[in-house]
Amino acid sequence: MALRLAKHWCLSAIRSPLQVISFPALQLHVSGTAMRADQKDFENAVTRVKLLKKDPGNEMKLKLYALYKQATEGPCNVPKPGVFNLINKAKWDAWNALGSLPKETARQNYVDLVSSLSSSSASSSQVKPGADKEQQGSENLVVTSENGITKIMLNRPTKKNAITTQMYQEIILALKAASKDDSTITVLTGNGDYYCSGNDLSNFTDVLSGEIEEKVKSIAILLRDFVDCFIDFPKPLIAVVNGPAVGISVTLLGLFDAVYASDRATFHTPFSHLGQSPEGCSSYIFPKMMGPAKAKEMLIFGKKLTAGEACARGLVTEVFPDSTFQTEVWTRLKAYSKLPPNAMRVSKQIIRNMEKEKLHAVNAEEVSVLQERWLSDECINAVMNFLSKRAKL
Ligand SMILES: CCCCC/C=C/CC(=O)SCCNC(=O)CCNC(=O)[C@H](O)C(C)(C)COP(=O)(O)OP(=O)(O)OC[C@H]1O[C@@H](n2cnc3c(N)ncnc32)[C@H](O)[C@@H]1OP(=O)(O)O
Repeated sequence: MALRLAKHWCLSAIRSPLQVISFPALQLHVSGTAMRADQKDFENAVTRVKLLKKDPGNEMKLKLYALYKQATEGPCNVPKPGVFNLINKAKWDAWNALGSLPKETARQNYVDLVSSLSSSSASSSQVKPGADKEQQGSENLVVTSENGITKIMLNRPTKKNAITTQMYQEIILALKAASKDDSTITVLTGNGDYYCSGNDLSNFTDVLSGEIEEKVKSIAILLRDFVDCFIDFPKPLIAVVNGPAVGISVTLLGLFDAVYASDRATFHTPFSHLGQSPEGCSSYIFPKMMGPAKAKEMLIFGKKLTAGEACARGLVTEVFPDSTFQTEVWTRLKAYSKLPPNAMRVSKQIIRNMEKEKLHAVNAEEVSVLQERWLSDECINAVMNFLSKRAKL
């Protein structure tokens, strides 16, 4: 079975130096340890390591791997791999060499090491507090902050703004920065004719033979962290849906405080077609928002909604004609950005706090179900069909 899956998923796998030894994944949630709250620096370092622009080289990656394992699991306690299992043996040797180094020290060393690497390979999406018309970000994610509004724009128009793993990470960082900057409201939008075509289906293709489960686990953790950021985002968060929206870009809308859509936009969650299942807390929010019958029509049967239909179901706040969409929406947003920020935050908080715990639990459950889906034949075949251009939505 494992071999068969490996064959499927490895279609376009190229052994780049970065892939030879994969970065230690964000395994904090999956391992079920209750380390989240008091290990923020460590968690941030684990995220930052994935954003390094320059490959730090295998020697450095082995050091990071060893410190990560020591910090999360303690001294090496697994059998030594055979001599022919070169990569795993190198990893084992690096971990084992740390002997009985205490977990706390390993954690600190890991954070220090990542800081030293990050300073020469700065992460991309941070907006400085107080910045006026500050523009940061990578090519695929443009973050600007002006007149009290931080705008996070998906900028991959030729790929319909499909979200790559790098973009998930950058959006996490952009949201974290926006939650602390001096803007009043935060906006997510897309560049080009699409708002977003959902998860970039090639996120699933760079899996190395024998590492499928590890890769799927790290994607699951990334997804969970990503959705957590939306659940916890403290300021008003507004979606400016400039065109069609697919998959995760639709489900997440339930976590926004306002959704403004062009009348050109459509809303499509083809999870069954893709052998997948709902995420973004939509399995909980959608039935509450539009009633179970309408929610199931979208989430189980993949019915695509027009903007008007989405508005009637409560998913969209207001629909604007495409010809005046940008002008009308941004005029509205500029006015909102002048409202007292603390009052808006407190109002959001009081509404969100009623549900926060539940939302985190739903997110965890959805991700755990998805993790199994991603390994299913139904999902593998659907993704393969898309990538080999045999199918489209
Ligand atoms: C951390 C990971 C978390 C995972 C979370 C899971 C989320 C679930 C989802 O989001 S499910 C939704 C996934 N999305 C899709 O299935 C959409 C697939 N795309 C399409 O069906 C079509 O491209 C379209 C209907 C969106 C647009 O069709 P159109 O004919 O107008 O345009 P093209 O097909 O020619 O697209 C232009 C190029 O963009 C590439 N592309 C579009 N969407 C994606 C995508 N989601 N992933 C990867 N690539 C995408 C498309 O392949 C074209 O590329 P090319 O020009 O190189 O051929």
